[in-house]
Amino acid sequence: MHNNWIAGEWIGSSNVQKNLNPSDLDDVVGEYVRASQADVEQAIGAAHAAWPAWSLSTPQQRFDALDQIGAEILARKAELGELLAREEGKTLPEAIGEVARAGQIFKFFAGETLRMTGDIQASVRPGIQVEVTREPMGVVGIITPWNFPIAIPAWKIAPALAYGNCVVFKPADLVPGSAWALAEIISRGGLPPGVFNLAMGRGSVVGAALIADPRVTAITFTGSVDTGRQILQQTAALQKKAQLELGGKNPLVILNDADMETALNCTIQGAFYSTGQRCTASSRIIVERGIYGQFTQALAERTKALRVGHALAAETQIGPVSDESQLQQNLEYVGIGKAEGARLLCGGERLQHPANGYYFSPAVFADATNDMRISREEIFGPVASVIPADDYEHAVALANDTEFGLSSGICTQSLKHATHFKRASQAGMVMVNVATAGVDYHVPFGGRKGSSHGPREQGRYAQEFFTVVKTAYTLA
Ligand SMILES: NC(=O)C1=CN([C@@H]2O[C@H](COP(=O)(O)OP(=O)(O)OC[C@H]3O[C@@H](n4cnc5c(N)ncnc54)[C@H](OP(=O)(O)O)[C@@H]3O)[C@@H](O)[C@H]2O)C=CC1
Ligand SMILES: O=C(O)CCC(=O)C(=O)O
Repeated sequence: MHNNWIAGEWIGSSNVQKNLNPSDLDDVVGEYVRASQADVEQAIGAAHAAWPAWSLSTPQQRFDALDQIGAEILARKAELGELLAREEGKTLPEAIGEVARAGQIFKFFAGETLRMTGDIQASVRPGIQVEVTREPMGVVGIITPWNFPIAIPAWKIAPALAYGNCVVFKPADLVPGSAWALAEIISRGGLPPGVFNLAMGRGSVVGAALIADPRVTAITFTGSVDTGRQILQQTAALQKKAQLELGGKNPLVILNDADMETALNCTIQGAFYSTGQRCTASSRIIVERGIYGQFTQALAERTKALRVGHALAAETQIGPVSDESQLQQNLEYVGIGKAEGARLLCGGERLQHPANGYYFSPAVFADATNDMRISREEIFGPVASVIPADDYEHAVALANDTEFGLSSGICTQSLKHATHFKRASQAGMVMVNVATAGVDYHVPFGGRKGSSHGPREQGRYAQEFFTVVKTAYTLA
């Protein structure tokens, strides 16, 4: 049994869920408790009580804890990667890569504890000195999704602790295994009791309690647009700081002069790897007409050749879908795309497999238009719409014509167009001849328009959310 970590102790519950492997539903990854309302209140109380002392901890104390946590994650990346692949369904190399990223994130934010700076400015009044510094905020509620079960928790927990906050962490109910393993490592990191708490359980119970409790100063959330918007309304009413990372409908523009191999690799990698279950996935492939026929044919051939299978099998390139509801969502959108008149070139079907899992063949829709639902709504699966564009200007207009703005990409050999696109794209992250998904861990992550709310995550820009600014005046 895997319990919650609250106030420096492992706390059990009779409410237990079985964590199932989406590659093979007969494989039970483990049993994990679900926190009650009272458990969450205890976790928040412990974090609130621990904060005054923790907010005054030295950078060295925080460095040592985060560095040790990062080192252990990195040392155990193969074992933790296997656990992640079993519970979430991404392939083993992808899962090990995600675990390594989590370890590197803890190491990065260990370093950030030593790099905190402030400003000293002259006052406009004589004899006064002005200092501008950053301070921790208090108790941070962290609510995470299922698609990156260790990296997303890492990039929220590590900066929260690095900048002197206390944490109550609520992972996605679908994937508690990696979250529990991370919490177990953190529990041995030398943090005082209450500084870090794990409250596994349902969003409707644990998430809702974190949002409502006045002792929680800030909420950082990654997940669906609907839940995110609901959280934004609730936190706004309570004047809580909120950071939201939501959906994407990310465009990849392919111009006539693109290197075909690069364009195909970026498309396959961005649209289908990690089973398309990434908010940065390329779901709109906008192709200039001069190469449209050649590109779509080659894309269909490459897509059909992708090996869909058990996440732990060495030959697998595309793992299963995360659960039944996500699989049904993918199938529903395939039906919508067909009904809207897009041409299904391949895939889009539930696959039979010797293991009892959620297997789905990656789908390519050609001749899609940008106003179809399959081109406007986040499907969150391996389904790509290919949309023809008349020229570069038309492609940019299509790319920006979306309610989202997380990542975008262009494949071209033209420096002029690449340079223009980097400026013209209304997205938080822009890629040139690089897939829209799969980002570095030490630079800002986040989007524009409906994709994000609040300051950026990751890199040193993370301090904007996890700290509060103080201005002090001293008469010299
Ligand atoms: N942008 C992204 O990275 C992601 C986007 N999605 C999108 O969302 C769709 C649905 O996925 P789903 O997992 O249901 O996403 P949700 O937004 O429902 O879940 C994300 C997290 O929020 C929690 N949560 C749910 N409801 C509340 C609430 N009322 N208050 C506080 N916390 C809450 C969830 O808990 P619980 O686990 O108990 O539901 C989970 O931890 C996907 O198909 C995809 O389109 C999903 C994952 C990531
Ligand atoms: O593409 C990536 O590296 C990150 C994607 C991500 O954060 C997400 O899908 O939630």
